[in-house]
Amino acid sequence: FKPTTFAAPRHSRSCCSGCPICCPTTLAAVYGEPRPVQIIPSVLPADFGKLGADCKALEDAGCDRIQFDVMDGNFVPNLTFGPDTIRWCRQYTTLPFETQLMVSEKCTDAMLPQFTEVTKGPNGEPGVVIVHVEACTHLHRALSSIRAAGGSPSVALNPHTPPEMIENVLDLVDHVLVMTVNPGFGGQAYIPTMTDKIRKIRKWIVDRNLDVDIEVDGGIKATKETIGACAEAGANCFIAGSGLFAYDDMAQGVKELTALAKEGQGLPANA
Ligand SMILES: O=C(CO)[C@@H](O)[C@H](O)COP(=O)(O)O
Repeated sequence: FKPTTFAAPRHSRSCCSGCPICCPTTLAAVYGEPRPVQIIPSVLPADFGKLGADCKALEDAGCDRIQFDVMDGNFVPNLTFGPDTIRWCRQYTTLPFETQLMVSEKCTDAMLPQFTEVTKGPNGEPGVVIVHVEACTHLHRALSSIRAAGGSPSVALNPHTPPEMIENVLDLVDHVLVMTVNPGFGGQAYIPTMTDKIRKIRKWIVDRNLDVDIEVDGGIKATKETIGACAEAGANCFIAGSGLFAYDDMAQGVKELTALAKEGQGLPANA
């Protein structure tokens, strides 16, 4: 008896064999229904001499939230700003804020309350505060303290960090940020191997019926290969710095990024 060899199922959207990798209906069963697309610009490429005005321009362009990249020249080679800069920007926009703490453990431990406070909304609504798993020996305690201080806790992973490092704190966070570049600078190239990490985290979230968004940050442009691939893998929050500031009309940039993200989710652009 000579066993017949079978071709591996075609892992493409058009596959209709119900294989658990790519069949649209099976995908939804495995990775859940798509979550709302959110376009979240990083202020890293902004003009720091008029950061408040640039925040207002991002609100006018239709962005969902604004990310402040806090860097201390220790956890990452670059150096940006502290909590007071974020506090001053609050008077220029009512958009929700998000603070990514790319800082040492000493800075995280010492300044988490201040960053949580200045990231809040205009009426004290919880702001998203992102700590890096690599900078938190006591990550469970750090995330719990953000929630206790009235913030929305989120955890970030650098490209080399396995997703298992955050598997046991998924119940504490509202977002997981998968870095798709090595943190520190804008304008870098997207790292495509991160989509498997996104997919793995998304399946945990769905299997445990958790209300958690997946964010991606770094090299995100209005292309199928970046925002489209991340959306298809299960991300729904997209941090775009140079990819959005490159547009003369940033409202057009938000539209194009959103359309490609929805296409990646298998939805029509106007859904
Ligand atoms: O956070 C970082 C680097 O630490 C950057 O990823 C910016 O947040 C976005 O930069 P672009 O890659 O979108 O220009």
